[in-house]
Amino acid sequence: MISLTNIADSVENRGHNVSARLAVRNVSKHYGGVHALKDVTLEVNGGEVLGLVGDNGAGKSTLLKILAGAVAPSEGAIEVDGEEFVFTTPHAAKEAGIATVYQDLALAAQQDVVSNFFLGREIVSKNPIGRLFGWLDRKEMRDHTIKELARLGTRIPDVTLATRELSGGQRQALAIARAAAWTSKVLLLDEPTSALGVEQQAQVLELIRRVRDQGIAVIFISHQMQDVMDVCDRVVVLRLGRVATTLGSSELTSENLIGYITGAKIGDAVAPMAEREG
Ligand SMILES: Nc1ncnc2c1ncn2[C@@H]1O[C@H](COP(=O)(O)OP(=O)(O)OP(=O)(O)O)[C@@H](O)[C@H]1O
Repeated sequence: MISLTNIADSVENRGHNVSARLAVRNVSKHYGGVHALKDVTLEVNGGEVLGLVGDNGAGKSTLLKILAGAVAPSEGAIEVDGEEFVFTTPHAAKEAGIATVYQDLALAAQQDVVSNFFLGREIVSKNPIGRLFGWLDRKEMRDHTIKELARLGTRIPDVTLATRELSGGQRQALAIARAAAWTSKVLLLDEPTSALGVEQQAQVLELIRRVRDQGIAVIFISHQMQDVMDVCDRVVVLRLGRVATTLGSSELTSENLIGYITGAKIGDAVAPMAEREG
């Protein structure tokens, strides 16, 4: 008979954190002779912001694309709530509960906030004639958008504005709130605070904390070290495609971050290109 203790032991022996919302297991990616990622393993829990940092070319975007289903790994797998996946399409990643906000935000500039919030998920009118003609239930969509944006504390004054009329920070906030509204599991954010003013940066960081506090696992890719220190609970540093270290909240200093990003802390500050190839 298998007891609960045996099960707990076997889980512990595998070295896996059973509560991880998202786990990356031994993922590698080769582009010809270039090793963009080498045996990357990491985990992020629900209700946690995990920073992903690294120098240019460290492999951050490649990992993001693998998690988002845009690129297939050469080796390894992804787990969401303990279920193993190898995504071959963005649709498959979304179905598994992983939402991604890329730097371009994917908002329709001419359409208003409500239409963008519901892009691809529009609510059709319940009235039989409206349903026949495929009319949208604009009122329900508007009410829902206002409610969701307010719940996340998003400062968008008027949901009838076209998104081209919003500030950069408001557009970023809309894209994050939209992604968070349609997932309860994992949110991937690619440089969400770059190119924003100081106040807008602070508002976007606050929004990320609120999304985290809903229990969503957030991965935050950034080159902005202050933002990383402000919002992340833990940080994984990638260097030359490998995990150089994972820093806990008490270790999040700019000296540590820069030391691991440049390699100074691990004694390979001048890493030869040959290490990346072959
Ligand atoms: N489609 C591709 N074909 C060939 N090599 C690629 C491809 N995509 C990425 N690479 C290589 O993989 C490595 C990792 O690139 P990646 O874009 O993931 O890094 P990054 O950490 O996101 O960098 P940055 O901060 O500059 O965006 C680099 O050496 C890059 O040149």
